[in-house]
Amino acid sequence: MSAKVNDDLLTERRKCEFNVEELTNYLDGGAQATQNRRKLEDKVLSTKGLFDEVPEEYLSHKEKYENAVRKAVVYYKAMKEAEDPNQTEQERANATYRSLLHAAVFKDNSPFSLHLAMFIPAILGQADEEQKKYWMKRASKMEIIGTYAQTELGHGTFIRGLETTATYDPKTEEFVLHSPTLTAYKWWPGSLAHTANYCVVMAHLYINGKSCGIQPFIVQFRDEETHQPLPGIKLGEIGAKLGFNTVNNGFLGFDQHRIPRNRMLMKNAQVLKDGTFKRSPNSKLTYGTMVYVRVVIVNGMANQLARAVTIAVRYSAVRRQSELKPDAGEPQILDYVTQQHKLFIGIASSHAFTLTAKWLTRMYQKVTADLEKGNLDELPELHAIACCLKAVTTTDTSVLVERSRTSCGGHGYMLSSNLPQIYGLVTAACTYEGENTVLMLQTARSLVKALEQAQSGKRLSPTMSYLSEKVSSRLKWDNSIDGIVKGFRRVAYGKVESAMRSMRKYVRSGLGPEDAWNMSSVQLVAASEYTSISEADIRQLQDTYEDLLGKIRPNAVGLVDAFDFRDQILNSTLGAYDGRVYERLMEEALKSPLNAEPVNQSFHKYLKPFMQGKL
Ligand SMILES: CCCCCCC/C=C/C(=O)SCCNC(=O)CCNC(=O)[C@H](O)C(C)(C)COP(=O)(O)OP(=O)(O)OC[C@H]1O[C@@H](n2cnc3c(N)ncnc32)[C@H](O)[C@@H]1OP(=O)(O)O
Ligand SMILES: Cc1cc2nc3c(=O)[nH]c(=O)nc-3n(C[C@H](O)[C@H](O)[C@H](O)COP(=O)(O)OP(=O)(O)OC[C@H]3O[C@@H](n4cnc5c(N)ncnc54)[C@H](O)[C@@H]3O)c2cc1C
Repeated sequence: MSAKVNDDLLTERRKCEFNVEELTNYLDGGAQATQNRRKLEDKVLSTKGLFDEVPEEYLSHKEKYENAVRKAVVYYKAMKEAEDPNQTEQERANATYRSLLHAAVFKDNSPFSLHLAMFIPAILGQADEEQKKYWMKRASKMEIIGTYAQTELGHGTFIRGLETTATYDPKTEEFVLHSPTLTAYKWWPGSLAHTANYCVVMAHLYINGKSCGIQPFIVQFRDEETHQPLPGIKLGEIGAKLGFNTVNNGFLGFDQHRIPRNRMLMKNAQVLKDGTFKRSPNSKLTYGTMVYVRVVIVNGMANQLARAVTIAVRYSAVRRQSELKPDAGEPQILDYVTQQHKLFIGIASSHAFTLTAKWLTRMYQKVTADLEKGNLDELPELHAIACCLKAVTTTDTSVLVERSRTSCGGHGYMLSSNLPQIYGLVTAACTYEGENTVLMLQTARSLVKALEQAQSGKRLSPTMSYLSEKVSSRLKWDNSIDGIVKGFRRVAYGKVESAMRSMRKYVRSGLGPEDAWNMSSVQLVAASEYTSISEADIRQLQDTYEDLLGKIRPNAVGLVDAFDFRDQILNSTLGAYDGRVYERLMEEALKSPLNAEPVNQSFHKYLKPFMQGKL
């Protein structure tokens, strides 16, 4: 018999003014997609061996990893077996697009995540047809496990500064991979330490002493039978982190390690047997895997944020605290307008990021199709937009997940709430796949170029077209959606123009263009992300905003129920559908090994002699 649902949550669900299932269907992309997703979740989550007897947080670093590998194998097989052969690839993708199924199994991500998130996309995007055929067969069957090894101990952002060398030897038709310094060691790649046996390595190619830029190489680094590191390979785990502690991030050093010529992924650039180098049509095509992952990250943020606000809103409907009016009893904390302010923006932002992710994915698919036909025209715009949206969504999600955590008081600080772990996952995305400031400056670079083109009368791409609408600064705008959008476009224009004016001022003062750029970079980042509105309108908007909070309040629980996350996926004592938070907090607390005995051995070993002055 299922446990009794908390009365306050029952009341909230009765108050809801819209059809929750309809919103769930919309988010999934239709009723059939919802059904497919639920069916997949039913199948996979009923698999034995997927869940932890002892909560992960009570395991050692090593035990956590070993347990995660155990689960990764079970989970991967369960996902494969759950695949519906009658579904198209697109239907399968839709069924997992919103599902955070893996989150039910891995609180801190899977040791297989890089294989699926980057190793396979790198092969698809960087290998020529023959290479793709061979490596995709092995990788998709998990005959090999791979990762993406680009970052080094000494370089992450500045890819052109990577030190790992790949020197072509025409006599043996091999590349010699080498880490000339400690800072050249690959450092960070997930699964690298003990899980994977292959990786795509980004290395500096040299032929006859001449630099041919950063190129991708597929490299085996562990024996497929014994899993021993191959000769000339130094491997290890980089240590405990804020999160991602079961992703097995590692380091790898090469000592004159030889690989055959056909291990350079040659879709874009090629090296012929005699060492002739055939350049890529655009050297930045090598960076294509990063653009893809930045696009994927936007959708990931929407889902993780939805998970966090689901936990916090349900808890806020159950938790009663303080006194809003004398003798009126303790109110639900969700009735405090400050609590609504903290949480409802998270609900809205998750929906905004979901819609943005869909738009960006369509743009990515179009540009990628164009690239296949040799049309690179829209690659710069895709790069700029992907940088901006990855940076903005990861920054905002980190802020809003942390706000969800702190809005749950002390219980939000418990690992059993799962809010700290969700924060650990999303805040990492502010750094990986391009640190956010660096990416915002990439967008700013495109904005400045676009404004210069607009000022010389050239047509701009759709996403930059607001820079050619030199809207009058006396623009009157109202509180309509159209009015607000017009206001934001006006402000965004002003930010870019101001940054550009600042750079020109520095150049006139005698600074070189690079120093002028650096001096204006705070404004440039603001121009890429920041929009603010003038004082007079804030009051008007503020009234509208507070009025809106009141309208959302009766629907808050319905809105998070519509995200349709199962309890196993929320993995939270505070966010379960039934709202039995106190019973769950106690159940989880009692799983602590420290509760196995009333008196811990440290009393007899240390405390007692200490308190009796014998230590
Ligand atoms: C969701 C799944 C879970 C994932 C788990 C975590 C996995 C994490 C993996 C990683 O972190 S992999 C490593 C990621 N590393 C990075 O993202 C590095 C970031 N750095 C860069 O992207 C580049 O170095 C830079 C910041 C773009 C600077 O490079 P560079 O100095 O060479 O370029 P610029 O001189 O600034 O620009 C030159 C020119 O090139 C254009 N451009 C740059 N990057 C791209 C690109 N990716 N695609 C297309 N075009 C690009 C840039 O716009 C400039 O164009 P112009 O203005 O000169 O026309
Ligand atoms: C959880 C996690 C997983 C990761 N997984 C992988 C992986 O699987 N494979 C992989 O290859 N890498 C991986 N990375 C590495 C990641 O890509 C790098 O950390 C990232 O690119 C930043 O590089 P860095 O750490 O060397 O910082 P740096 O590049 O040294 O930057 C440090 C700081 O300097 C400032 N800065 C740097 N350059 C500029 C600039 N041009 N303008 C202004 N400010 C600047 C920024 O404030 C930046 O935060 C992972 C990282 C994390 C945190």
